[in-house]
Amino acid sequence: MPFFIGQHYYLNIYTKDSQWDRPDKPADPSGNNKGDGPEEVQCSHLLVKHSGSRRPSSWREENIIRSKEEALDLIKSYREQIVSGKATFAELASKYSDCSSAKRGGDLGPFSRGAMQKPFEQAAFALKVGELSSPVHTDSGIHIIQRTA
Ligand SMILES: O=C(CCc1ccccc1)N[C@H](Cc1nc2ccccc2[nH]1)C(=O)O
Repeated sequence: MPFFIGQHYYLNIYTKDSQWDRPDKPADPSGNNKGDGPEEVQCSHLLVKHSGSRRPSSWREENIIRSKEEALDLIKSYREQIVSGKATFAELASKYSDCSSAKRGGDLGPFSRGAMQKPFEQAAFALKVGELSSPVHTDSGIHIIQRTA
């Protein structure tokens, strides 16, 4: 998420965690999250942008004009290659992802809730370690996500 000057962020005064998105439940003074899933996940993703993307440009293509439908067809073909073992996630993300994380095989590093766009977060936190998501739509484009930790 790019840093916007003047945008408010939310600080949990108990855990000292901060996040851009408004928390969807009150902070618990005991500081624990009552077992509703992992606090943090690590994921890799492959992003295919399209003409409706928030920033239709990337390291691999200065001006991205493909349609959302074309992007979805591409994402599905990459997912199929990974599932069938024809290619690894990192190989395809390195070659085709429209996110700068392509340089690291798609790895985004560990992140907690509130760090990524909501549809991405929801999909990532629902994955078991090693699992590959279905196509996920965000303002950035269409992603497939693999949870690695
Ligand atoms: O925001 C970034 C950088 C993401 C990143 C995080 C951590 C390590 C490396 C990269 N790149 C955007 C594309 C993009 N949109 C996303 C939305 C959710 C997760 C990853 C995303 N990547 C863009 O380039 O438009």
